[in-house]
This record gives sequence, C-alpha cells and structure tokens, in this order.
Amino acid sequence: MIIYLIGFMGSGKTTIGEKLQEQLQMEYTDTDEYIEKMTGRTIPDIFALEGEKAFRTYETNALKEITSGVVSTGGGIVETAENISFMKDNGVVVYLPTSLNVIENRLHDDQSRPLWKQPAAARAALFARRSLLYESTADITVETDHKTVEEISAEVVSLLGNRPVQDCQ
Ligand SMILES: Nc1ncnc2c1ncn2[C@@H]1O[C@H](COP(=O)(O)OP(=O)(O)OP(=O)(O)O)[C@@H](O)[C@H]1O
Ligand SMILES: O=C(O)C1=C[C@@H](O)[C@@H](O)[C@H](O)C1
Ligand SMILES: [Mg+2]
Repeated sequence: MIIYLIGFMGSGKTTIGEKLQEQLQMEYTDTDEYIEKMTGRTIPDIFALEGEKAFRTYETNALKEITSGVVSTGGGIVETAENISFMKDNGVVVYLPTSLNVIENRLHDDQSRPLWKQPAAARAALFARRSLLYESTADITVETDHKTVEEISAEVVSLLGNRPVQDCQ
C-alpha cells in the first residue's frame, strides 16, 4: 500500500508522515528529501539555479520511483496533472487541510521554502488555488488546525482502517 500525504506548505505532511511511519511500521519517504538526496542540492538551490520547472520534473520522477510506504509530498505536488492521476491510481491520498492563519503561525518567515518567500497576497492566492486541487485529489481528509501531531496521525490511521480492502492493497 502507498499512502500519499498532500496539503499546503506547513500543513504537516513531513511531521505527520514521520509519525505514521512509527505507528504503521511502514517505509517512509519525503519527496522533498528524496529530491535533495538525488540531486545533491537543497530545494532553495534547485529553485535558484535550475528553476521551478526543473524542480517539478524532479518531483514527478520521485513520485514514480517511490513504490511503497508512507509518502510525504511537497506542497506543489498537485501543480502537475500527471502527479494527481498517478497518486489516485497508485495509492490512498490523504489531505491535511490547514488554515492559512495557522500556517503563517507555523512558518513565520521560513526561508527554506522558496514559494513561501513571497508577498502575503501572493501566498493567499496560491493557497486558494491549491486548496481546490487538494480537495479534488483527496480520498481521505483530516483537518489539522489546533490538533496535535498525535491526534492527527491517530485520525489518519483510523480512517485508513475503514477503507475498503481493495484500496489498501
Ligand atoms: N499539528 C501540528 N501542530 C503544531 N505544529 C505543527 C503541526 N504539524 C506541523 N507542525 C509544524 O509546522 C512546521 C511545518 O511542518 P512540516 O514541515 O511537516 O510541513 P509540510 O507540510 O511538510 O511542509 P512542506 O510542504 O513545505 O514540505 C514544522 O515546524 C512542524 O513542526
Ligand atoms: O508548495 C510548494 O510548491 C513547495 C513546497 C515544498 O514542500 C517544496 O516542495 C518546495 O519548496 C515547493
Ligand atoms: Mg514537507
């Protein structure tokens, strides 16, 4: 089984993915970390030196190469239509919605996410546009505002357990 975690920057995909790895005793991969390892470059460097388009190609390749376990995706995984159909065809997609206000409190002036380093209005527009894509891609949705990492992971585990058997193979 492959479990894909999707959501905006700062929604907790990496944090919850690491917790699910422990709870489900499954393999775990974060696409951002995978890309950094494969390229030997940090994400800010990839954006600065090669551009976002090149990063999106690395992201699609990473998705195809990771074939099992819990997968924390990057916030922009839904920017590529091919990624959306790949995740829906190959695994269970778990969306972690988080309000922009809560994300702002979590990320503050984070410098490691190139698309967070833009004016607040541009971030809000990106958030609104992406939210529709996350919603339409999700099989399971677990709200994260004002919940602990433990509460969110427990909810994901419970909802995964309620999935029809054929979805979990
Ligand atoms: N439920 C939560 N409660 C409080 N803080 C949280 C929660 N989930 C995540 N965080 C914190 O928010 C920050 C961002 O989390 P994380 O890196 O997991 O987000 P992400 O969705 O993987 O972001 P990205 O798309 O940029 O990879 C981290 O500092 C993390 O500790
Ligand atoms: O939302 C995005 O487009 C991104 C989110 C991060 O996880 C990284 O994948 C990168 O910073 C781009
Ligand atoms: Mg992450």
